Amino acid sequence: MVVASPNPRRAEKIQAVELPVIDLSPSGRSAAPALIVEACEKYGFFKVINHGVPGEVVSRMDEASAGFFARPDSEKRGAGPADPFGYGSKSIGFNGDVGEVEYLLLETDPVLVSRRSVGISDDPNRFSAAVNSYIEAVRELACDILDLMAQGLRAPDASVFSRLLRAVDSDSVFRINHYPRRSGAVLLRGGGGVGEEVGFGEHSDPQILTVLRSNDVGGLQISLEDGVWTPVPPDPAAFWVNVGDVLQAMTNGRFLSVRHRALTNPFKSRTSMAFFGAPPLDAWIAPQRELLDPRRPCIYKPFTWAEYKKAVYSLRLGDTRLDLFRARKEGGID
Ligand SMILES: C=C1C[C@]23C[C@@]1(O)CC[C@H]2[C@@]12CC[C@H](O)[C@@](C)(C(=O)O1)[C@H]2[C@@H]3C(=O)O
Ligand SMILES: O=C(O)CCC(=O)C(=O)O
Ligand SMILES: [Fe+2]
Repeated sequence: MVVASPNPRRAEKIQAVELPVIDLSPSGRSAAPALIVEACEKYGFFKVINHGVPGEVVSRMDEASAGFFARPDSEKRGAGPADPFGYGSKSIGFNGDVGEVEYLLLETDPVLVSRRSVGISDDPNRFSAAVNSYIEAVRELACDILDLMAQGLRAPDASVFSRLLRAVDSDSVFRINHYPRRSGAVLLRGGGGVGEEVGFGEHSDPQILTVLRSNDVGGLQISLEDGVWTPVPPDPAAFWVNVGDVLQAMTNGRFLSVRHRALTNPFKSRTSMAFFGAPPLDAWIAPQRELLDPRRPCIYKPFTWAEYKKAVYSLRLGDTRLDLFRARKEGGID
C-alpha cells in the first residue's frame, strides 16, 4: 500500500484562523469539557491558559535547555546520535527526513533521564531535576485535559485516556527542539528573497496527546487542508495541545490528529518543547465502544501501540501511517 506523503512542490497558502483557547482556571473549567471536544473535532488543536504549571518549573526547564543548546557542537554531539533518544541535528528519524533543527529526544522515566543527563550537562543533577519536574507537571496537565475530554465525550470511564499516560510503563517521550536563526534563499510564501525554511517538516504526532510550549518566536503552523497553513501565534505563558494519531483512532476519527510543521525564523532562534503522551507498548488501541455511533462503523482495526510505533519508525515523517490500520480498505494490515 502506498502511504500518502505531502507533495513538497504543491502551491501553499497561508490562512489566519482564530484558534480555540481553553481556560483551565476555576471559572473557566465548567465550560472546558465541551469546548475541548469542539476544538478537537474542528482543529485537533487548542491553546490552554491558566494551566497551573508553576512558573519556576517552566523557567528552570528553559534555563536547562538554553544551557544545552549554547554548548559547543562537539559537546552536544556527545549526547547523540539520536537513536531515537539523545541529541540529533538536522536529521529526524531514521528514514532520511531532514530539517533546520537540532534537538534532544528524551525518555520520560525519571531514572532514565537522570542517567542520560550525564552526557548532556556538566551539572547533570540540575539538568535532570529541571527536566523531571517539567515532565511531571506537563504529564499532569495532559492527564487533566484528557479527563476533561472524556467528560466532554460523556465516556462512562472518566480516566479512559489519562490512565494510559499514568501507567508506569507509559511510552511517553519528551522533545526539546532548537531552530537556529536562519534565513533560506527560498521564500515559502512565494516570491523571491529571503524567508523561512522548514525546521521540522509536515507531520502528525503518533501518540495520544502532545503538550507543547515555545519561546516567544513564531514558526509553528497547522494544516487543516492540504497545502493551506495556519500560523500558531507564540505564547510562552501558555501550552498548545494537539490530538495525536492514537486519539484519532480511539475516537473513531471524531478527533483530528492535526498535521503541523515548524519553520525557522530569519531573525531569532526558536525553542519548543513537547511532551508526547503515549500508552504502554502492549496497550490495545481501539475505539471506545460507548463512543461508537452505529451509523459510523469502526474506521480502524484494533492495534497495539507497539505495532503502531513500529509502523511510525518504518515510515517517513510526513506519511499518514493511520491509513495502514484502516478497516475494510484494500491494502490495509489484516
Ligand atoms: C521520521 C520520524 C521521526 C519520528 C519517527 C519518524 O519515523 C516518524 C514520526 C516522527 C515523530 C514526530 C513526532 C515526535 O517528534 C516524534 C518523537 C514521534 O514520536 O514521531 C518523532 C519521531 C522521532 O523524531 O524519533
Ligand atoms: O517546534 C514545534 O513547534 C513543533 C515541533 C513538533 O511538531 C514535534 O516536535 O513533533
Ligand atoms: Fe509534532
